[in-house]
Amino acid sequence: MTQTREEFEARLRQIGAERYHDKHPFHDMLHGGRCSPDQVRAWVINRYYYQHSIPMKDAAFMSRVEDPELRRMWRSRIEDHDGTETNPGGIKRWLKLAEAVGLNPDYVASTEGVLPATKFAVDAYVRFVRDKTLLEAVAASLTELFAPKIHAQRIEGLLQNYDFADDSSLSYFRNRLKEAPKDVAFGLAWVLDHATTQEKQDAAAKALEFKTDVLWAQLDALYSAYVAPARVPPGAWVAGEGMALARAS
Ligand SMILES: O=C(O)c1cc(C(=O)O)c2c(n1)C(=O)C(=O)c1cc(C(=O)O)[nH]c1-2
Repeated sequence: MTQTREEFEARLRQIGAERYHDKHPFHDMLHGGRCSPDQVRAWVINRYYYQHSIPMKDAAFMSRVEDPELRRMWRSRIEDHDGTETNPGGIKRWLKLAEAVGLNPDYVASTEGVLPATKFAVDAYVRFVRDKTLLEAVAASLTELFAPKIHAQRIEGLLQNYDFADDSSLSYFRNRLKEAPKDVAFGLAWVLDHATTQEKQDAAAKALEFKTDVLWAQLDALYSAYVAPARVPPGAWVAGEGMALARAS
């Protein structure tokens, strides 16, 4: 049966409550100050691959949208990450974090050393958005409903527990707290407006579940490679590689 708007929204929120990556043990370690400097670096390197793919995902989405109004609402997502004349953008802010943890930002931006499973998960998200219906693509972005909470926890946890954390190195997360709410309010309303049958609601809910898998799989990859018993796959970053020259210690 088709759910009412309220029931369907509650179903989407329940997916986050059960499956969002705030529940992954790697995040407990990271936010609780139990990651070593190299484990933080591994997270920064791998998560960069997600950051660098998000604008490509959004461009793939926009290339399929025929409605100028929807494209107009969506395009600020690309600017938020790639920047404008007045805003350095999320990718540059992420590279500031990379520098703050002692990495060479050029190394991080090269995406060398990214774990294979991170690439598989993130590339699958870009392909999903390129190939599935617009409804599924927008629904997949709705994990951002749950992101402000984890960003706030992260800012607090990192500031408390790590010397590298300050306003400059964490500016990525502070900015997302400002940017994400407008995107997600629009995306949620769009999904609720367009998921008008049971079939469409089921497809949108599945898309959101898929996206929680994309996020979870990235942390599983990190945990398996860099948390005991560490098992770094061939070709992925090993401690000591890609460090900024001045701070290689
Ligand atoms: O730190 C996080 O846990 C987290 C999660 C997510 C998410 O839920 O997909 C995003 C972000 N951060 C983020 O910073 C971001 O720009 C972003 C864009 C998107 C998207 O799907 O379009 N998700 C996320």
